[in-house]
Amino acid sequence: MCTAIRFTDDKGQMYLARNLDWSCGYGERVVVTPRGFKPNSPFGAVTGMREPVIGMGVVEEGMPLYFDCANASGLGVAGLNFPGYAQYADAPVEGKTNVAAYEFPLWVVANFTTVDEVERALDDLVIVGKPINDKYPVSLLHWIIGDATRSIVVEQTAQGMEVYHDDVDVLANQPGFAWHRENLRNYMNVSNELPQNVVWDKAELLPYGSGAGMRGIPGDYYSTSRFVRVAYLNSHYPVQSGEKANVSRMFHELEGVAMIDGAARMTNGEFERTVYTGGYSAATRTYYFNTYEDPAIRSVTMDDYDTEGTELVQVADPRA
Ligand SMILES: C[C@H](CCC(=O)NCCS(=O)(=O)O)[C@H]1CC[C@H]2[C@@H]3[C@H](O)C[C@@H]4C[C@H](O)CC[C@]4(C)[C@H]3C[C@H](O)[C@]12C
Repeated sequence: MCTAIRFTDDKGQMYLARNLDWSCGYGERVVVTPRGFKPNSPFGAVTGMREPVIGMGVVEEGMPLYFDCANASGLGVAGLNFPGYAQYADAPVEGKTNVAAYEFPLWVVANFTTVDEVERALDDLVIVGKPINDKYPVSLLHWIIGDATRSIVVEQTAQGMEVYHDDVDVLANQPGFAWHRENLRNYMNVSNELPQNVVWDKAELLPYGSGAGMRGIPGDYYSTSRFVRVAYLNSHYPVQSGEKANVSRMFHELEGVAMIDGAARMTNGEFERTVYTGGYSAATRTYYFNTYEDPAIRSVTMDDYDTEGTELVQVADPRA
């Protein structure tokens, strides 16, 4: 499973981060795409880079295939599994902007600088289920897209293109965002306050300590439970000041929904775990990440690389 969050600091700078949960990695690295890079977009939707980009992904056929990424203006996107719901077009549609599913994150951050701009462009967009090659089949995903102002969720299903205003700034896996958002109404009773003592007939009941108000927040790894838990954590975390406190927030919130080995088996028989946690700070144009094997946080700042160049930079193998 995967979980994603977006929040802002006290100055309105955005942080967008995610857990990538799976049984294995794909050899992903931090990849910087400079402004001079010329993407090889199958239907011509990404002709050039308006902005340099940084994120986690793999490079295949000369193209950066981002799992999550953001651009220098602070627009970010993350893709999360959505099988059973995502439905892409079999072929490009005449008169529309056609984007292959694998290049969707790049299309977002290469062409736009705000969520408003992306939302307008989505009116005309078709996501096409074209694989990049035989090695990598098409992934069925939905996406969270965020900037300093807000976030949206993009789901292309049997109903067509669906775009949701994400007022809790989080995303998990299936079912769709609308279901998850509605389900939050089942948790209106939870609170971060210490409950008052209550009286049941002759018995007075006292809380053991803090956390008593949170009783009912689901603790398991199921997608529906992670959504509720991360929506609670993200909406109750106090606004932070400074890079250190916000990066700490990013990792602590995602740790609250991270998957540990041995707890949940996938359909392939293997256990699912948080392969990496990664996120972008628009304040410092830095991508932070850690991995299951090495929880120490590493960082890569976009501006340390040639962001005006023409070549992709594959910065580091997280598992090296
Ligand atoms: C497996 C990842 C999603 C993790 C997740 O959401 N798991 C949920 C588990 S469950 O179903 O809900 O049980 C997704 C997110 C981004 C995906 C990758 C990116 O889309 C980039 C390319 C796209 C290619 O088509 C396939 C390989 C790939 C390299 C993808 C492999 C894989 O599908 C990734 C890594």
